Amino acid sequence: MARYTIASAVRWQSLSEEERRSRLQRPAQRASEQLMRQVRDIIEQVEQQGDSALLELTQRFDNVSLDSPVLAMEQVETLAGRTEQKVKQAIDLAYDNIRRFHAQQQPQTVDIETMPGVRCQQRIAPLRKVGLYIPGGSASLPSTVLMCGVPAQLAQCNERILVSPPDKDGLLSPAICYAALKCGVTQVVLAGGAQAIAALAVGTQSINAVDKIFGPGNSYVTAAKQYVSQLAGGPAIDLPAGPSELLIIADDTADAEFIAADLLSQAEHGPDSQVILLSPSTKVVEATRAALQRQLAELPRAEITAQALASSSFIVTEDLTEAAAISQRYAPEHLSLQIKDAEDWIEQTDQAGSIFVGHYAPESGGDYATGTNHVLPTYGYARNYSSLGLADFYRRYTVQQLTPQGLSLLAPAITALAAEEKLDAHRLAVTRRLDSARMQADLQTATASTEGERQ
Ligand SMILES: NC(=O)c1ccc[n+]([C@@H]2O[C@H](COP(=O)([O-])OP(=O)(O)OC[C@H]3O[C@@H](n4cnc5c(N)ncnc54)[C@H](O)[C@@H]3O)[C@@H](O)[C@H]2O)c1
Ligand SMILES: N[C@H](CO)Cc1c[nH]c[nH+]1
Ligand SMILES: [Zn+2]
Repeated sequence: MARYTIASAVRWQSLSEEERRSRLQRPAQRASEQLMRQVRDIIEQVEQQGDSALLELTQRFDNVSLDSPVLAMEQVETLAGRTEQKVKQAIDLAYDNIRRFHAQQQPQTVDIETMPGVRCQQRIAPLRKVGLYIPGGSASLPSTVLMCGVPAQLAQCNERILVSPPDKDGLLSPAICYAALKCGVTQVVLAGGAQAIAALAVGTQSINAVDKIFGPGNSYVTAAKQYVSQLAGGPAIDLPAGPSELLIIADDTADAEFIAADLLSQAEHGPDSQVILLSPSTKVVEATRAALQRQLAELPRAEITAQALASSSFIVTEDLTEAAAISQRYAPEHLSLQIKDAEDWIEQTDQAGSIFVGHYAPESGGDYATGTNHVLPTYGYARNYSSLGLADFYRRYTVQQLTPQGLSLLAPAITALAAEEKLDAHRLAVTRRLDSARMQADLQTATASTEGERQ
C-alpha cells in the first residue's frame, strides 16, 4: 500500500504568532504577483485578438485545437442526450432542491412615503447578460452549472453564457450539457482560465461582453475575475471563489473516519485546496491522521489529494472556544462542526461561507444537492462576502417621486445642507421651484382638493 506524508499534528498554544499566520495562509495566494502579471498578459491578448487569441490560448493551456470557441446549441443538445439516466435523475433532484432554496431568496422591493408627498422605492431588475464560468481543468463540474444556472434562470437574466474548458475531444461532458439546457443557458463557449474570463469581460467576434461574471475557478480564473472587474467599464463579478477549503472542528463525539472522508473530499479538488482540522482531542486528531492514510490509498485522485494535504494542518486546541476563534480568524469557505450540540456553536463560528452542522452533514452534500449554493468565498473572504444567491443576479435601483407638498416639507433640510456644503446650485434647484408661480399654484390646488375631501 502506498504511504503518503500526512503533516504532523501541532498544538496551537505552542506556535509563535508567525507560525500561526503561516499555518492559516492559503497556498494559492503565495504566488499572487507573478500570477497577476501572467493573467494581465492573457487578458490583453484576448482584448487585442478576440476569437483567434482564445483558440491559441486553448491550444496552449488545454492542449486542444478548436475551429470555433462556440459549441453550437444543436451539438449541446446532442451531447445532453447522451447523459446516463441515473446522472439525469441526480441532476434533476439537485436542480429541484437548489431551485426550491433559491426561489425563496427573492430580493425585497420597497415602496414607502418617508414624509407626506415623498415616495421612495427600491426596485429590482434582472441583470441582462451574465457569464457563468464552469471549472473544467482538473474535474468537469456539472453541479456548478446548476449553482450558477438555477439562480440566473430564476432571475430571468436574458443572456446566460456558459464558458468552460473543453475536454480532450474539444467538447463538454453530456452532464454539463444536460444541466446547461435545464437552466436555459443561451450560449456555450469552449474556453477556460483567464482567457475565458477575458472573453466574457471584453467580448470577441463571437461572444458578447457580459454585465457580470459568475462562477468559481482556479487561481488564474479568480485573478482574472478580479482584474477585469477593475477595468474601466468592466463587468461586475460575483465573489472570490477560488480553490476549495474545508475547516473541521471536531470533539471526542466525532468519528475519525467521517472527518477523514470529508477532509479528503475537499483536498481532492486540486493541489491548491486546503483542509484544516481543529480539535481539543489529540486522540481524535491522531485517529483522523491514521484514517486519512488508509482512505487516501483508495482514492483514484490520491496524488492530487496528497499534494493538497501537504499544505493542510492538524491542530490541537485548548478547547472548543479556542477552535472557534481560530475558525473565525481563518474564515473558511466550508466549516464543518462535528461536535456535541453543534447547532449551539453556529453564531460563534459564523465567519464561513457555508456551515455543515453535526455528524451527518458531509460537506459534499452542499456541493451537490442539499439546495444551498456551492459557489462560496475562499481566501478568507467569508469575512466580508456571502455565498452566491438569487439576489446576485439582480440589480437594485431606487426611485423617488415628490409632490409640491413633499418638496416644501423637504426644502429647509435640502437648502440648509446645500448651504453647509457650499453647493449653491443644489440649493437653487429647490428654491427656484419654491419661488415659482407654477409650484405655488400646484400647492394651492393640492390644498384645496385636500380640504374638499375633508368636507
Ligand atoms: N470556491 C468555490 O465556490 C468553488 C466551487 C467549485 C470549484 N472550486 C475550485 O475551482 C477550481 C477549479 O480549478 P481547475 O484547475 O480544475 O479548473 P479551472 O477551469 O478553474 O481552470 C482550468 C483552466 O486554467 C487554465 N490554466 C491552467 N494552467 C495554467 C497556466 N499554467 N497558465 C495559465 N492558465 C492556466 C487553463 O486555461 C485551464 O483551462 C478548484 O480549485 C476547485 O477547488 C471552487
Ligand atoms: N467543493 C466545491 C466548492 O469548493 C464544489 C464542488 C463541485 N463539485 C464537487 N464539489
Ligand atoms: Zn467539492
